Amino acid sequence: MTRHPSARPTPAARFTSVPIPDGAEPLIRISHLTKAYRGRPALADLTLHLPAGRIVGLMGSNGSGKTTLLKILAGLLSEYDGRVRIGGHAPGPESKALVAFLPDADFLASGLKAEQAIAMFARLFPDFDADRARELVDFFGLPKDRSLKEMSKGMGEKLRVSLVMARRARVYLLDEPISGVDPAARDVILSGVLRNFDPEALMVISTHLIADVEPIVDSVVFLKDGRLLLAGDADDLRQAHGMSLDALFRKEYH
Ligand SMILES: Nc1ncnc2c1ncn2[C@@H]1O[C@H](COP(=O)(O)OP(=O)(O)OP(=O)(O)O)[C@@H](O)[C@H]1O
Repeated sequence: MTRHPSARPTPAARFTSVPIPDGAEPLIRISHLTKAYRGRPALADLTLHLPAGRIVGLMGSNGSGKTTLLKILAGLLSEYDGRVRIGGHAPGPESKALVAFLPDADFLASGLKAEQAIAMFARLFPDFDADRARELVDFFGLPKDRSLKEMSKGMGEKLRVSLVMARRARVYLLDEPISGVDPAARDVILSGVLRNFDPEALMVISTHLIADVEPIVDSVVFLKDGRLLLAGDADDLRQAHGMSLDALFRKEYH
């Protein structure tokens, strides 16, 4: 039987999962995850397994479901269909102890200075390393005498990154860590994110600034309208398509 040329899978269709090393258990297992807001789907039948030791770029156009997915993984949204496991745990207190989440929105009181925010994180999270946070605050050159409301947007983001990355977590979920800051600050923030990053941990970074995160991600998940558009190893994708992830994103979302 001859196949019609149009029935052949497109190169993108071959990339439907992030490779899991032989014998390894996925750290995150998502099966048939569906989430709707008042009947309107934000995630639709999403199945995805992510291993430890990877930096995964979670990419998609506005409204594709990135924040919704990260909130479910962080244990902040509990009403959904399907199955989610993080280190074997359903989202809840046990999984939250493994997960450091950097939300898209402000999560710190605006009156806090760096040292006060560090003290607060130390009280909240047993896996928080205050020295590591101070080292990051110094690396970013943040002023110690200014509260968040006296800092620029970029400075505030650097402080939030310092706090979240100073947790000794197994999973880091960063929602748009570089949106709203200038290109030079984006590179500095990403250097801070990678500083002391445990290579055994899993990091998921959501963004639509693909070119900025492309150098640091080793796996990619593209979401479109709440569905998995493609997923795979970053080098394999670049090689198969003969283009950068940034160019691939523009092509797929055109
Ligand atoms: N609290 C909410 N109530 C109703 N609808 C929501 C809510 N949060 C998100 N949505 C809808 O769910 C869909 C997915 O939104 P989500 O924020 O997850 O996308 P995103 O990929 O993170 O987008 P962006 O890149 O713009 O941040 C969108 O259609 C959005 O309008």
